[in-house]
Amino acid sequence: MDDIEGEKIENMKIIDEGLIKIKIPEFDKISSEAPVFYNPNMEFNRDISILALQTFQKELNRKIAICDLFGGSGIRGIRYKKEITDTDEVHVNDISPLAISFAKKNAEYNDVELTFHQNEANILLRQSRGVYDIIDIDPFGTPSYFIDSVAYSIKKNSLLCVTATDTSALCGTYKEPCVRKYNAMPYKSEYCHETGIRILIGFIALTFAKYKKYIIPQLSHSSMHYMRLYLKIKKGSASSDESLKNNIGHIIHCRKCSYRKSITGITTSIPRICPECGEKLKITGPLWVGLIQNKEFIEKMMNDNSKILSTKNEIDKLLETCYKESEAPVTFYDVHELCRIMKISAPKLDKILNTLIKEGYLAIKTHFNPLGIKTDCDVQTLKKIIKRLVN
Ligand SMILES: C[S@@+](CC[C@H](N)C(=O)[O-])C[C@H]1O[C@@H](n2cnc3c(N)ncnc32)[C@H](O)[C@@H]1O
Ligand SMILES: [Zn+2]
Repeated sequence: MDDIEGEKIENMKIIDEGLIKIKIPEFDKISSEAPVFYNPNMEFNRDISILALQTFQKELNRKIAICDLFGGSGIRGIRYKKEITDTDEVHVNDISPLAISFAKKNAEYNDVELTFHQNEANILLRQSRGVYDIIDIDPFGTPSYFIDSVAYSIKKNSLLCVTATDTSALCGTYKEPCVRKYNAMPYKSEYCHETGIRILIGFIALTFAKYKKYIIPQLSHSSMHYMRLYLKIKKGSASSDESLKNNIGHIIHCRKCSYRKSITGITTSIPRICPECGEKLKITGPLWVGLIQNKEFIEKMMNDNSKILSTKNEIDKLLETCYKESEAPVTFYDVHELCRIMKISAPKLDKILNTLIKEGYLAIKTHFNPLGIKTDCDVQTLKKIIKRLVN
C-alpha cells in the first residue's frame, strides 16, 4: 500500500513503458475521472514524441529544456528525461496535486531528477516566458484554451507538440464546438480528419501571429482518437505576415460531384457554386492550406528510429507514409466514396494508383485513410479512370 498526498492508495499497478517503470493506482477504465490519468494506448504517441524531440535536440545541437505541461502520472516527462540524450531540464506540470505526487514518486522510482509544478497550465506559461525549448501540450480534449498562453510564452526557435482529442469537433460531427473553440467552420467530408488537423494548425498559426511568431509544421498525424502536431516556432513580424498570406485559406467542396479545391488567402473571394455541376459548395475554414509534413525532419526521424521503442514498426509505417505525403496536394479522394457516387464497385487501390502514375499524375497513399489517394488529377478525370478500370 502506498501513501500519497495523505491518501492510502490500496491497489497500485506497475506500468512498463519505454525504458521506465511507473506506479499508478489501479483503474477499471481509461477516464479523465481516474485519480491519476494514464492511457496505455498513448504509448505510440509518447514513442513518436521521443523520436521527434530527439531529432529536434540533435538539430539544435545543445542541451534543451522541456516542459511537459499536462504531466498526469509523469510518464511522458520521465521518459523524456531518461530516453532523450542531452536534455537539460525537464519540467512536469499538472493542476492535480495527486498527479504531481505520483509524478514525483515515479521520478524517484526511475532515478531521474525533474522539476515539478502544480499549477494551472496558462498560469505556468505566463510565468515562464522564454524558458522552454520544447513545450508539450497533452490536455484532456481541446488544446484551444492554452494556445494563446503558449504563443506568449514559447521561445523562438523552439518546438511545440500538441495533442487534440476533440476530433469530433475538428472533424465537424458538430459544427458549433469547432466554431467556438477554433473559430473555423468544419465540414464532415470523407477527408475530415485532414481538414480537422488543418483547422487546428490554422488556429495555432493565427493565434501565434498576434505575438509575431509563426509555425513550420514538421510532422502532423491523425491516429486512433487523437491528432498530434510537431511545429517549429520562429519569430518575426514580416515572416509571420508572409506565413499567414501563403498558408491560411479555405477548402471548397461539392457534395454532389466530389469536386474540391483549396483557396489560399484570408480575404480572397471564395466561389460559392461548383464549376463542374452547379451545386452549392460547402466551405471549410479558415484553415492551414500549406505543408503539414516536413520531409527533412521526418527523414531524420526515420533514420533515428533505432531506439528501443515497442511501437517501432507502427512508427516506421506512419513516418514512411507521412514522408511520401509531404509534398502531396491538399485533401484526398476516398475511392469507396467516389465509387458510391458513381454507383460502381471499387477497383483495387493499387490498380488506381498505378494507372494514375502511368498517366503522369502524382498519386500517393495517405495516412489519414487506407482508402485515400492524394493526386493532382482532377476529380472528373479520376472518375473516368476508375470507371475504365471497372469495365
Ligand atoms: C491527458 S492527461 C495527460 C497525460 C500525460 N501527458 C500522459 O502522457 O500520460 C491530462 C492531464 O492534465 C491535467 N490538467 C487538466 N486541466 C489542467 C490545467 N488547466 N492545467 C494543468 N493541468 C491540467 C489533468 O490533471 C491530467 O493529469
Ligand atoms: Zn459539383
